[in-house]
Amino acid sequence: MAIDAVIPFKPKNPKTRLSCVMEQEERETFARAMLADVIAASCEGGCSPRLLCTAPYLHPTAEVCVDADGLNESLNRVLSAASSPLLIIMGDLPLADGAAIRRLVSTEADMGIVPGRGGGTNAIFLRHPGRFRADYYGASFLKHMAIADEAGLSVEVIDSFRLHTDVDEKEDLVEVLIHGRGEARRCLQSLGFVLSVEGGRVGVERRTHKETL
Ligand SMILES: Nc1nc2c(ncn2[C@@H]2O[C@H](COP(=O)(O)OP(=O)(O)OP(=O)(O)O)[C@@H](O)[C@H]2O)c(=O)[nH]1
Ligand SMILES: C[C@H](OP(=O)(O)O)C(=O)O
Repeated sequence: MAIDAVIPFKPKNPKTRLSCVMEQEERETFARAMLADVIAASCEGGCSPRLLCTAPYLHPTAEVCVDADGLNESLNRVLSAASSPLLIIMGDLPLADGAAIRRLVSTEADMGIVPGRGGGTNAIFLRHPGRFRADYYGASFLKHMAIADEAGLSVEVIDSFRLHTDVDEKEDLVEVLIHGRGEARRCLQSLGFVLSVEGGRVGVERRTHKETL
């Protein structure tokens, strides 16, 4: 049976750390494009996507649950109610692919975890969701490792470039333009983002926008 992949998603005013290069409506479009890539990867990886949204959101195939509460509160409700293995995967991983997800959910450990850039947590696979609780924000990778340890769960830290790359800041857009293969990359291109090299460092610039980086 397919493993449920819970994907937290904030459709309204998301990705505020990209405000320096995108207006709110553009951030909403880009967040939806990244989500589409994560949903496609989850399906390819043999999982069944379930969106956990802060506001009503329509999707043609994925199941949608609306919970306006904070990320940890809503996820912890899902974890306590779950009776079978569960994947939590963030909606801002546009490089995710089926092979990486399959690798994560194939772990023999009680928990498989993929750290995010800068201390966060991008994906957690739990064989026994009721024994774990989520504590996102800040150095959540370290907090999640400590929670697993306290609960006596065996853990495998999965080394995956495609699942490790979350998109929070303008610099992260470089990775999407170089390595993206889906909606998020197309969305950035349609918004006018292109790679630029200045002083030997690769960045992005926006052809249709006043601000560049
Ligand atoms: N269900 C739910 N999802 C959330 C919430 N906050 C963020 N998310 C989602 O969780 C994932 C990771 O969140 P962040 O990287 O903090 O994204 P964000 O809040 O849109 O970005 P910033 O405004 O830049 O912090 C993304 O898929 C978000 O859409 C929340 O309160 N509830
Ligand atoms: C939700 C948060 O995301 P970040 O802000 O680190 O991308 C985390 O992974 O704890």
